[in-house]
Parts: sequence; C-alpha cells; structure tokens
Amino acid sequence: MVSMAKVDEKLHGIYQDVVKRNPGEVEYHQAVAEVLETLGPVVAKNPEYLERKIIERICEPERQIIFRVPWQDDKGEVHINRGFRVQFNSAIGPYKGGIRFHPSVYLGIIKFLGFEQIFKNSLTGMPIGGGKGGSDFDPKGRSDDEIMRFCQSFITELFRHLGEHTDVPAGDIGVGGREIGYMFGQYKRLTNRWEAGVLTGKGLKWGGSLVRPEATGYGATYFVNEALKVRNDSLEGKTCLVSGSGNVAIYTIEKIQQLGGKCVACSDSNGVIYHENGLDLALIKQLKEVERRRIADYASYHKDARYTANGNIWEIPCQVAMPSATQNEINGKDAAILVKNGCIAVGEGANMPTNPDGIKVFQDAKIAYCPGKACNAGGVATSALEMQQNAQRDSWTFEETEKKLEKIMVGIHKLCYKTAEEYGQAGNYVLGANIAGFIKVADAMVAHGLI
Ligand SMILES: NC(=O)c1ccc[n+]([C@@H]2O[C@H](COP(=O)([O-])OP(=O)(O)OC[C@H]3O[C@@H](n4cnc5c(N)ncnc54)[C@H](O)[C@@H]3O)[C@@H](O)[C@H]2O)c1
Repeated sequence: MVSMAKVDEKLHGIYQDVVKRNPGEVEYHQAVAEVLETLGPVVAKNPEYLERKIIERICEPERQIIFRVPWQDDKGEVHINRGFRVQFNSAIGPYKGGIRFHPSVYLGIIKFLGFEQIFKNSLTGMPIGGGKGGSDFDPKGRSDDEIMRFCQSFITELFRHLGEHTDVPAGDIGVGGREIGYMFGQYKRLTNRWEAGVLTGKGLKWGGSLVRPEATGYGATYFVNEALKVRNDSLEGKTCLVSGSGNVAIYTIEKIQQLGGKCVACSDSNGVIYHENGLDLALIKQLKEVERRRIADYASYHKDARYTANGNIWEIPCQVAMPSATQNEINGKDAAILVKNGCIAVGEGANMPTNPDGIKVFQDAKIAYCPGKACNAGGVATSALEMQQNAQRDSWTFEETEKKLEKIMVGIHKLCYKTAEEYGQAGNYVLGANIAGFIKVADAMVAHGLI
C-alpha cells in the first residue's frame, strides 16, 4: 500500500504531463482529469500499476492516424477535410469506437472520445479495446451523393488500418446507417473481402444486428431505471428532458415512454422543442430519420408545442434529464437549475455532456448522476453483439438481442454500484465506472508485458 498523498502527487504529475504533451486538447485533458481524480484508491492498493507506468501508458494512444480527405461536391468544387483515427488501447480486444463527422472535430475531441471508450468498453464485459475516429466534415445540407463521395474518400485512406481483428469502427454524431453503408461498400471494394466484422451499425440485410440503432438510448434508459430502483423509485410517471434529436435521443425517448415516463422536450443544434403534453415520437422520427429536417419544424405540426431558437433545454422543469447531444452541454449553472427544479436523476446518453462544475453540483446534491462511460455503453455493447452474430454467421431476434442488452446494462450498473460501495463511496457512479473499467484493462496490460 502506497500512501494516498504520494499517489495523489504521482497522479497529478501524470496529468500535468498529459497537458504538456497534448497542448490545446482541452476536451482530452478534461476526460483524463476526470478519470485520474478517481483512481487514487485503486493505485494505492496496487502499486504495481505505478511501477509499470500503466496509467502513463493508458494516456498515450497506441497509434494516431491523421489523414487528408479530398472530395468533390455536386458542383465539382474540390474540398479538403481532415480525417482522424486514434487507436487508443487494444489490451482487451480490437480497437472499437465510433466515427464522428462534425465541423468541431479535431484531435483533442477524438482523443477524449477514444480515451473514454477504453473504460466504457471494458465495463461492457465484452472483448473490445478503445478507439475513435472522425472528420471535421460537416454533413449538414449535403446531398446523398456528396455524403457517399466523402465516405468513400475517407475509407480509401483509413481501410488499411481497419479489420475485424484490428479496429472496428461504428457510428457517432453525423454517422448513421447510411454512412456505415457507404464505408462498408468501399472497404469491401478495396479489400475484396466481405468482412462483416469490420464495421458495426450495418444495415439489417447485410450483416447488421437488430436493436443496434436503439441500443444506446435504450441502454441509457435501462441504466437510469436501475439507478432509480436502488432509490426505490422508477421512471414511471417521471417528466423527462432529452437533449438532441439524433440516434441516441430518439431511442431514449422511445424507451422512457415504454417505461411509463413522459418526455416533454428535445432539441438540435439550432433550438429546443417544448411539448408539455408529451413529445410525438413518430413525428420526430419522420422529421429526423426520414426527411433529415430541423427540429424547429416540429412546431408546425403541433400548435401546442413551443420552439425556442438557441434555447436552453435545461431550464425546463423535469425529474429526469438525459443529455444526448454532445460534450459539455451542461455546465454548473445548468446543473444548479436542474437540481433546483427537482431533477432527481441525470443519465448521460452523450459522451462527457456535463462539465466538471456540473458534475460537482449533481454529486453535491446527491442525485443519481449516471456518467456516459457507464450509462451509454449499451451502444458499443450491442456493436459487440453484432460482431458475435457476424462471427457465427447468425442473426438473433429483436427480443433475444434486447434481452441481452438489458442484461448487460443491469450488469454494468451493478458493477459500478458495487465498486463504488467497495471503495467507500456508495452511489458515486463516476468512481465506480472509472475504477471497474480501469482494473480490467490495467491487469491485461500487466499480463502482456511492456508493449
Ligand atoms: N450513436 C451511438 O451509438 C452512441 C453511443 C454512445 C454515445 N454516443 C454519443 O451520443 C451523442 C449523440 O450521438 P448520436 O449518435 O445520437 O448522433 P446524431 O448525429 O444522431 O445526433 C446528434 C444530435 O445532437 C445534436 N447536436 C450536435 N451538436 C450539438 C450542439 N453543439 N448543440 C446542441 N445539439 C447538438 C444534433 O443536432 C443531433 O440532434 C454523442 O455525444 C455521441 O458521442 C453515441
């Protein structure tokens, strides 16, 4: 056992090195700080992790790929974007993590996402390592043909780094079934291999898994329901806010409604829809999944719904908040408003949607704060189920797959809860998730020697 003071000093030094070695990558610094702040007790117990520099190694990606993505728009104009894939950690399985297309993408965002993915994937109990990729390409307003040309160019460079035993990407912001299709097609063409396990989130007719589109949102909702159960409560009858209106948000709303909750608001990057009588999910699906329109249009179908351009969804009173759009969408002020308005649970469908001030507010208020690393792990877990079906040349029914997802989420909740309890911090899911996720990866790294 090493003294806590010495461990804290060591971890602080590691964090400072990360900041120095990765200048300007503020989201990455934030993600590392959040994990290192909770690892003290586990490191004090296992000094071998320090001696072998496991934490320093975890903070340095195994490989980082940055590449040019040239493409032509419908008018023939040439555009150059930047592509990224950060292959962070393969101690417990091939790199696994989504691809994000959004103009804000740069190395610091991909690194924060890849770093979080290591621990999240470990928590699922499946054999998957951590990675993440993307591009600063903005798909908004682009035609189908433009999207296809971009995806083809992106994969023409990245394909050499992928493979079912090496690195298996999936979707994220701006990348859904359509984009995965174009990337899979180009990968197949370049490699002359029908390698189903190289990408997940595939279409059902060509190797995809039922429940994958629903998995992140459903899983996050299951997690929150478990956290409420511990408090002798449930989602039944609760008023909920779900930010975003993309993949994660839509299926979070669906599962909340199935479990008897009422979602009264959602959003997109332009504004917020508030519908006190409860959101019309079929309309949101039609607007977002089929017609790819803005959420503002919702208000023209329901006269009792209110649209606020650039509104703040967290000002609407609720009991359960499910941030499902993007990073740092809840700050300390938003968190304080939520708590003041009676919010009892926050379930993060998005990755790192609450900034450190916001997390502190939730933890001080002792509400059920469910961090993304644990809460939104259902998506990647179901990606791993997709890989299992691909390996078996099999496909399971919706019911069977959803049962497995639910069991995984109940298991992740239990693991995080028990771990926090074991370390004397009952109810602290941040600590529980970080420590439980870390130990498995760290032990595998020790077993593999210095690589
Ligand atoms: N897709 C998955 O399986 C999965 C798994 C785990 C975590 N996540 C995380 O969930 C979040 C949403 O991903 P998704 O797959 O639903 O993407 P998506 O592209 O389907 O939807 C994203 C939504 O967020 C909104 N949004 C984006 N940037 C915003 C901003 N700056 N302000 C307000 N709204 C904004 C968009 O308008 C859109 O409605 C991301 O943080 C992602 O990393 C996704």
